[in-house]
Amino acid sequence: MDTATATAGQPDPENHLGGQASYGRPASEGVDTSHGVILYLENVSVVFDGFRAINNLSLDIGVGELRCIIGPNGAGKTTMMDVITGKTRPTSGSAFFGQNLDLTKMSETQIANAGIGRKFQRPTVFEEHTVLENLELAMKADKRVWPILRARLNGEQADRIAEVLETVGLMQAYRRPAGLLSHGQKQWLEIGMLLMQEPKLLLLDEPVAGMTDAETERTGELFNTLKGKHSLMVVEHDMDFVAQIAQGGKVTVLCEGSVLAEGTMDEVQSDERVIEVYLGR
Ligand SMILES: Nc1ncnc2c1ncn2[C@@H]1O[C@H](COP(=O)(O)OP(=O)(O)OP(=O)(O)O)[C@@H](O)[C@H]1O
Repeated sequence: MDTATATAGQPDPENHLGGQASYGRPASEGVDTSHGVILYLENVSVVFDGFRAINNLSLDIGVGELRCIIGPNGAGKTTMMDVITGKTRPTSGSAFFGQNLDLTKMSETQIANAGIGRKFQRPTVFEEHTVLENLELAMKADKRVWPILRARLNGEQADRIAEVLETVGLMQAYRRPAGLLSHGQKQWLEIGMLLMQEPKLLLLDEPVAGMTDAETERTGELFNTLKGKHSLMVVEHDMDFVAQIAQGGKVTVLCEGSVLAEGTMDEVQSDERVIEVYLGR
């Protein structure tokens, strides 16, 4: 596909986005991962009206790691992601992106621009736009520049879109309106939209909920190709899927706002406390 010719003859977006980095993302302070760690949560607590949704939670994620987070309903998984993305401020404790970026002092926009992308459970693609247009929109994160959406993509941007289409398996569907995609394809498109922002850390909340078995397996393959290039935190209740993507990596079990157990899938699955509170007998 030639995305450059698809929108040729229009003004160059780079001329309209003065001071912005490639793909329309504002330049941000770089994250220092020289210690091999992309995320540090240390003794984080979140208290809502006296209720401890997160209770002294400490967790590190390595650069390029795929970390699965499991745990019963109400364990604090969503609240933890809210802390990481700046939606909720911790009552106490620290949250750092790399060595240097204090997430508790950054706005949600600053955090997104620094390289943390979040995928909520339900797909939120622009249904009336094609797959290609959705990726273009994602590239231009600053919504004020949407009027120049039709602007000609430069070669690098067109290549990036093609690469993302290939990665998420939607190359054949690039002209299709997103509203006509299957549920799984919409989820992959939204992951593709996040990838356009070149996130360093991706937070994915129950990504395979509602997918068919085939879509779930394909999503697992996708995540296995993303790890290494990106760091991923995946919250999921589907244990077969967790086993597919965790492989020998770490799985963290949250319960009542704290880490109950951490280890390989085999280790946590045979942990009596995890069986008791989550997996069942
Ligand atoms: N804004 C809020 N005010 C009060 N309590 C809240 C708030 N947000 C979350 N909680 C409570 O904090 C606890 C943790 O909720 P959270 O949504 O983080 O859990 P979860 O592990 O994501 O659960 P699930 O697997 O069901 O999505 C729950 O008991 C929830 O009711």
